[in-house]
Amino acid sequence: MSDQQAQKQAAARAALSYIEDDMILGVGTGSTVNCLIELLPQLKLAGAVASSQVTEDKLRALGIEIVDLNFAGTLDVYIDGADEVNEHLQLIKGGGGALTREKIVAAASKKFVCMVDESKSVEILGRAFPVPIEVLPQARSYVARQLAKLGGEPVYREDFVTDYGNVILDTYDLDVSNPIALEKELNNIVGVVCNGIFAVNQADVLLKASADGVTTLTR
Ligand SMILES: O=C(CO)[C@H](O)[C@H](O)COP(=O)(O)O
Repeated sequence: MSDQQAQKQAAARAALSYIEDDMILGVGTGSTVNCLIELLPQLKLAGAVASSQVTEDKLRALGIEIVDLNFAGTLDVYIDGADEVNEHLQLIKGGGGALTREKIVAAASKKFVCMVDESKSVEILGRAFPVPIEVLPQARSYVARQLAKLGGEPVYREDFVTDYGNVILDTYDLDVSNPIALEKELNNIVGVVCNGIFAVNQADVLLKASADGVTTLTR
């Protein structure tokens, strides 16, 4: 097993301490979350709200009841991974394309616990990883021009459609030095459904795994 995979598993084990019996858990998407999903059958959950169809299918296959967010009320805990995280627990997410549903479930939860391996920690968001932006298909070209005006270089994610039937523009070179301001500015572009900056709704707890173990940061 690679060091990175071992760190993902360690972060997932650490996340178990945030889950209580009879809870409806918000469950994210991605390879780190998959490590957590494998551990869930040993718990006594009331059910789970999934942040993507992929996660929903995995949870169902393990016999975990899927709850519609509209009938779940406010969730106590949402657990997910991230593509990048800074020291303020602000994130870039959406590498798996589930950013919109992830942001909805995160916003509807009291506590967002984020699990990462050490490769995800950055000083400034968006330098290495592009900002994924979910866009209505008809607005793709218009939104791309607006992103270029902001200094971004949008790349259309080929052969990918989101759970909501939209497309993704992975946008390089945006200035993410003020993540809250940019998150809002991107949301204001007509045709943008959601963007992968999680700064207005950043993580509340960060479980950061490294070769030395898992460090917990809170805000
Ligand atoms: O935002 C996400 C999916 O949309 C994931 O949380 C992010 O891509 C991290 O994935 P992984 O745990 O596989 O590194």
